[in-house]
Amino acid sequence: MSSLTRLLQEKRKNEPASSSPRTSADTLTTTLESQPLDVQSRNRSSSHISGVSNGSSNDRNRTTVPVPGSVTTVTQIYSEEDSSSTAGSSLDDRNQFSSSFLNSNFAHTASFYGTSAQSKDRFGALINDQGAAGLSSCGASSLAAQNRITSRLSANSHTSGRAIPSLSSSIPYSVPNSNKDNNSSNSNSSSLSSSWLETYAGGMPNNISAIDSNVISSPKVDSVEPRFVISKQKLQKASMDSNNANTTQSRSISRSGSISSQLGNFFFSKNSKESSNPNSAGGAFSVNSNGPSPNIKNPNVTNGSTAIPKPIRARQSSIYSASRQPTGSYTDNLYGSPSSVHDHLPPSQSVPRSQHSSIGDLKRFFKKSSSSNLSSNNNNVIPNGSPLSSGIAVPSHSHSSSHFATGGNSYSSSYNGNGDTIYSHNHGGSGIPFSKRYIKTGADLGAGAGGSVKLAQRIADNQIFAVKEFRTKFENESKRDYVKKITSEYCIGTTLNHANIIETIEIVYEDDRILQVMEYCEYDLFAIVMSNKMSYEEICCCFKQILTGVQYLHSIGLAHRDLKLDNCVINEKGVVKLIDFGAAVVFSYPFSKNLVEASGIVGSDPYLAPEVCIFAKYDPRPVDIWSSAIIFACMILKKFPWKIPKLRDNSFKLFCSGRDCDSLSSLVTRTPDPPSYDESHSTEKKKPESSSNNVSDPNNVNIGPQRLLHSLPEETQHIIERMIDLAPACRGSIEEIMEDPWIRSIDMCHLVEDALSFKVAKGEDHHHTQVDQSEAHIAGLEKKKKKQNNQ
Ligand SMILES: Nc1ncnc2c1ncn2[C@@H]1O[C@H](COP(=O)(O)OP(=O)(O)OP(=O)(O)O)[C@@H](O)[C@H]1O
Repeated sequence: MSSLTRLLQEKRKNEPASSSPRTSADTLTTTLESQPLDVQSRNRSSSHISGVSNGSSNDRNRTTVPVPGSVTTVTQIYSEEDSSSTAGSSLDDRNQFSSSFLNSNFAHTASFYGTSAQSKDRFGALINDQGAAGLSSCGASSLAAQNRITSRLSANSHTSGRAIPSLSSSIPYSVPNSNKDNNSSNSNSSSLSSSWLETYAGGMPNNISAIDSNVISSPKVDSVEPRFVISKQKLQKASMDSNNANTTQSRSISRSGSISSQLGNFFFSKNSKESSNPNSAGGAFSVNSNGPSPNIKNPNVTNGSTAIPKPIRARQSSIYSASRQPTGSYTDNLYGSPSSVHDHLPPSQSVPRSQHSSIGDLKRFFKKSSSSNLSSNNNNVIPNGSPLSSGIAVPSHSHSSSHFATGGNSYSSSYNGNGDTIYSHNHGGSGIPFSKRYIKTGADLGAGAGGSVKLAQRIADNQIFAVKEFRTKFENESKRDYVKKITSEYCIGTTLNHANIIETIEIVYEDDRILQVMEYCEYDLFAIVMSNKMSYEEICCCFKQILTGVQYLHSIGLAHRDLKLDNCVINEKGVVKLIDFGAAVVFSYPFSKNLVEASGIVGSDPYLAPEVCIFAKYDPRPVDIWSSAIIFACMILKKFPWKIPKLRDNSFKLFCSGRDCDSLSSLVTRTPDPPSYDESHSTEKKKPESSSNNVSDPNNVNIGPQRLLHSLPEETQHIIERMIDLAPACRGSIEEIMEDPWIRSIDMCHLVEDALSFKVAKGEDHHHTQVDQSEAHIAGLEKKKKKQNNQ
């Protein structure tokens, strides 16, 4: 995909300077780029930074960053591979550093699918590898005193006009455990860095690196039994039938609670008897007794109830690990019905959990949700604004969708994100094959670790949809793990109901293919950003929409974990939607105040929060917050601030430097300071007075948080700083962020109810950039490039 990178670079070069109006973002980018790269000072600082001790084996893994003057030393424990990478990134040798810097840029969403060998890069973006010298004050600590843990109701007037109660807001951010296992994690991560950049980096300027994602063409499915065509409507009908059979039991009338289990039943033919039993919802999934986890540190989280046991190791519990386990590593005799165990336990009681925590989490999450739904929902129609979990009402007018079934067919009404309400007759439940209901139109939209996405038109009403064809199972991946990945993505996709989240219409298994039908958005946000035509106000609108989507997710106890530009699409009305829930996790269950920590290095390198690379378990909410801030920085700068949040990355190392702590571990495990009586004074930070490149100059903006912040518009710096606090426990929560005066002031495009439908109320201070459809999606850009090469 380096070809795409080059394409974008060439495109930029060829663009006349006057071709696009200079926006605020342009100005900022230029400001950053036009700063002279002071090679001398870089080399000078390199001699300070390269203090890597290669003596004893203990020392070898410990990198010290001595900086003169008041700049503090930052250390990080490295794995063997990190150690060598760090040595390679020494600024003693500028060329060596550059090469290492470039080589380690890889966005490895796919890492949790174990596909590095097949991975290809995605398109290019730029990394600011400016040399740094000097220092700045440790800005985050003074803000840490703010107590953002307080429970709040969000009142997003743009989206809903009504408060979205936050289930999760009562759970404070956790302080990650110290990383006992980080060596293996890091090693594993590093081992996945076999990157196309190694091949192509030589052709790129030193200060440029590319976003390296993974594209996998979907091979033929040959190992999943072709037993069904699944649609939401069909599943819902099954749920309703089940409900009618026994109205006294709270079972799956909602599409959420039943979907996971029924999909499991569809997939696991072995278990057909069991799964046909309506009481064995979710019979396909296993429970392992791992014992309770000792790892929840926060007393507020564990107080009053037994903690839910956590997966043993990061890589054994996440979707990431699922695909990396050798076939058969999870025993097939676990096809029991864990939900039947959960059914009889009070929410606070300890429940042995499977190593496959993700799907287990999801099942419990959805099951509880469905029970909630059922109580208020006996007419077989899921009302708008139905409670999804714990009495939380999904804002009915933020994303309306209702489904009901009659006879063999099902119907749905939904808004399509374009401001129109769609009343459609869905044929999914009637058994008509997918290929008879949809036709492929136009080009492919894109591909990633999870599969490829194509455009399709529904024959019945000519509506256009995006259809994701899931990748096939890897050889070393068990069927169960493979199905888990798909069901979790589907369960989440079909449950979420918000204007800024992509809507999943149905999932189909046909001709050995698994297809997810989604609403279609005309543009990739990445393509829009790379067009370099976005105004500052437009960027702010997109940012706030992303945050609004995250706020919704967090309010219902879910975290995305793979937020990045690539996973944001935008329709022609300017509505941004989050896609790709393949890495999403439940962090909170209805009626529970326990935090369920996430595990595994999941996400894409430049967007990864540092704790993900350090700790075996972490709170996934601040991870989303961090990634959202990186997205904002990328939109403004058209660059990544760093390629990976590890100290072997010089840009990140400089960002971590100049603070009041002596190691990255200390920085990341910091807890919020108690509120001070003169908090208002303590939050006022001294701004750097100059932009000196002198390494010992305390006003140097190239060290510490200012390294990134000074490139961003001033009014954004305060909240972005809160979002990129190295310590997740000190990072701003989504509720705090949404309350920020700057965020509140953003004139965001949003949906408003208009009689029976929805329309987009556009922000008045901007319009949304549109690009030619040939360049709107990654696949189109690739195709264009190939064509140009062939000419
Ligand atoms: N609903 C949609 N509308 C328009 N384009 C879409 C839609 N869904 C996906 N795409 C395009 O397809 C690409 C791949 O989609 P997606 O991220 O879901 O796949 P993936 O295999 O899970 O990717 P990843 O490697 O990030 O895990 C996206 O980057 C986007 O370009």
